[in-house]
Order: sequence, then C-alpha cells, then structure tokens
Amino acid sequence: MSTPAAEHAPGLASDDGIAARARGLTKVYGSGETAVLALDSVDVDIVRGRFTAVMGPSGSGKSTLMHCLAGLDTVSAGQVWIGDTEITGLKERDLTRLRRDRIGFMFQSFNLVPTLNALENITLPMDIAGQKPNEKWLDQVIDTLGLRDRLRHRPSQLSGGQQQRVACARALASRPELIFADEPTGNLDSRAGLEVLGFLREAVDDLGQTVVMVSHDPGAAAHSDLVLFLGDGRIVDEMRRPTAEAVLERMKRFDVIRAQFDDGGPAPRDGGRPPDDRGPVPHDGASARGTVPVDGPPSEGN
Ligand SMILES: Nc1ncnc2c1ncn2[C@@H]1O[C@H](COP(=O)(O)OP(=O)(O)OP(=O)(O)O)[C@@H](O)[C@H]1O
Repeated sequence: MSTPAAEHAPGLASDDGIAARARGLTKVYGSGETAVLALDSVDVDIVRGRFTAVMGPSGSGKSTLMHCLAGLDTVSAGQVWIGDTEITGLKERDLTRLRRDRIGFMFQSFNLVPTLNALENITLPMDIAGQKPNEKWLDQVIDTLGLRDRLRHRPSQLSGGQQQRVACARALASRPELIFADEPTGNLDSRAGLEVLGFLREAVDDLGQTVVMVSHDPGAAAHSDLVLFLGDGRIVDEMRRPTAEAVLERMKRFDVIRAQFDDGGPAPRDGGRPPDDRGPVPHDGASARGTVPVDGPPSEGN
C-alpha cells in the first residue's frame, strides 16, 4: 500500500503501512494478590502517517500501552513491533538505540535543558547520538512549528506554548518513524494546547509523521484520525474522525459502567460497547480489539 504518508517519509522500516504493532500484549505489575493486570492481551496496529489518540478512564492502561509500544517498559506476554523490528526480546542496548534512532517522545513536562537555546535543545538528541541533522528537514520542522525567530532563545525566554513547540520540534527533528506524546497539552493553557495539537496535526498532514497521543481531553482527541478507547487494560472501542462531542459521549459511558459496578453490578469487560457492537472480530481486522485495517484509515484529517 502506498499512502501519501509513506511517500513523504522514505526509509521507514515497514512496507505494510504499520508503524507499530502489538499482539497479545499483556502487562502485569506486581505479583500474587497485589498483581495488577494493566494490559490484557491487547492487539493493535498503529497506522503509519496517521494521528492516533488513546483514551480511557484513569487506570485503564493508556500510559502502560504507550510505554510498552515505545519500548520504555517490558511486557509480561505478547509481542511488539516497531515497523518490522520486533522489540520484545531486544537487548536493552539495542532497544535504547532503536528508541533513539526511530522514536520521538513528547511528555507533559517538556524536559528542555535550561542552559541551551531552542535550536540546541531541538538538536540535542541527535548531538548526543553523533548524528547530523538533515538541514532541509530541520528547516521544514522549524518553519512548520513557527520557531524560526525563537531559535536563539533559552527556555526561560519562551512561553509555555513555545516551549512545548520546541519539545515537539525536538521529537520531530530526527524524523522518527513514530512520535509518542503523553498528555502533550496537559501543562498548557487552552490556547497553547490548541497550538500544539495543531502542530501535531500538521506534522502528520504536512510532514507525514505518525503520532500516538495519550490524552484525557476529548477536545485533544478530536485532532486525531482515530481514537482507541481503553477500558480495564483492553481496547474496547475505536472511533474514526472523532469530534470532541462524540468522544465525550463515549467517555461518559465508562462513567455509567463504573457507577453500575460501584453499585455492586458486574463490570463488563467490553467497557460498555453497545450490545450490537459485541460481535466477533471481523476477518478484515477491523475492530473490536483495536486492530486497525491497513486500508481503512480515514482519508481526511480534522
Ligand atoms: N509501576 C506500576 N506498579 C504497579 N501498578 C502500576 C504501575 N504502573 C501502572 N500501574 C497500574 O496499572 C494500571 C494501568 O495504569 P496506567 O498508568 O497505564 O493507566 P492510565 O490509563 O494511563 O491512567 P491515568 O489516566 O490515570 O494516567 C493501573 O491500575 C495502575 O495503578
């Protein structure tokens, strides 16, 4: 399959349009009576050149899923691939190199180095890795993010939104196959948050990047192409071309389920999917377990 994103981003490892994949991904924290099943045999395909949001109630496993997909945490069972490289079972040294070379990270705290200016912060991971930035790409990232006239400023001379844009540029600078963003707007006011989401959207649409974002905010998820909903460590639903209202409505259903459970009823393992949606997983891969068909992503963004 050839997507515009694939054409934009030569040299990516996998030819099948999948930037990251998990099969049977299971994560248990602790052991014995205190063991917590954070991820329960999750199957998921992250489509390349798309913006995927991961949502779900607190404790549903969003961060754990992101950390396991990004090779930041070990898995208890199952397999994870970045492109066509299986990362489960990689030695720590190889995993570190893979993360450095192929993945960009954006966290709630920007983690900028206060003594370095914006440009130095942006190129820092590549400097550490001894890599030369591709100047044309770097220019494109800097201009897309509107940082051209801020490059010589230190983080303390930048607004929160500008700092997050620098963090975004740093994640993009080495042209990673995949960007993982954990609550990237969590520390920002709504205007700056919207800016960052707009830039992530542009990174996908204009630069062909693949973004996976964990968020609590339906408005943030509305910038994505696809929302995966986690409930009790499972992908229980997904939504294409989401709107904030539709995501909010879906999230409310988790609250209803939780309230019923708190009242003594059994908690369904499907996170409140409507009864009609509870059929078996279709053979084309669409569905109930969060497997996104390669040919099925939306053709337009928000
Ligand atoms: N290091 C850990 N040790 C033990 N339990 C953990 C650890 N990390 C996460 N958990 C548990 O695993 C489950 C999933 O946690 P996770 O942080 O992935 O959820 P989340 O959906 O990201 O939550 P939130 O929205 O509150 O950030 C929770 O029950 C959590 O308490």
